[in-house]
Amino acid sequence: MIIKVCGMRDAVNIRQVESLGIDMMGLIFFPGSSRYITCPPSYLPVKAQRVGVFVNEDSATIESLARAFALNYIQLHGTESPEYCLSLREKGLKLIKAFSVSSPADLAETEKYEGLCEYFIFDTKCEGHGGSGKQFDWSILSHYRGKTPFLLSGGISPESIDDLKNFRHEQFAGIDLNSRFETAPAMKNVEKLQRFIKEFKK
Ligand SMILES: O=C(O)c1ccccc1N[C@@H]1O[C@H](COP(=O)(O)O)[C@@H](O)[C@H]1O
Repeated sequence: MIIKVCGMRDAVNIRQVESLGIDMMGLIFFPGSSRYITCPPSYLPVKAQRVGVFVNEDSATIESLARAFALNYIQLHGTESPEYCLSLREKGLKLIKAFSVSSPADLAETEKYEGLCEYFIFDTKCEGHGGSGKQFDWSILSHYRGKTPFLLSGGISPESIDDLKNFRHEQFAGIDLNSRFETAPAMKNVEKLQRFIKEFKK
């Protein structure tokens, strides 16, 4: 199972969290986020894959930041169209497309993105674009019949362990952890993450 920790910014915290053996680390390039990162910290992950999170950003900015931060994946967390995804893919970028979920109808949207993304992320529908800290009803995902593997996201916390252990889906590829492990925006509680990851991997 893939473990992604998102919304990192501080070099020391990045190094500590990476040492927990996670697979992906997210950096948020959305100015509206309290986790917004503007310049490269003195340490960036080398073992965990670097994921840049963007919300309805233009392609020149995405390309430029992908180069500057040596990003492995581009996470699109807005209303980016399949055509836009294709254009980024044709530039050699690997994509993760996020979808806000509150009902089975939201999953129908994913069909247009099949074959364009390495992964989907299913997140809680909220006022903003992400980082709500709220879990959605994962049973809705039984309506997802696509072939693209997905990461489960939205308010995952230590209290989610039992739900995670009971969650089954053929395309379930991993989890995305963010605000419920923070001591302050973009600062993760390393001990809390460590305990959770140990329990999750059991
Ligand atoms: O975290 C943010 O500030 C954020 C802002 C804009 C788009 C995405 C954002 N984060 C993503 O939100 C989900 C869920 O986070 P949470 O666990 O509910 O806090 C996660 O995929 C982040 O990548």
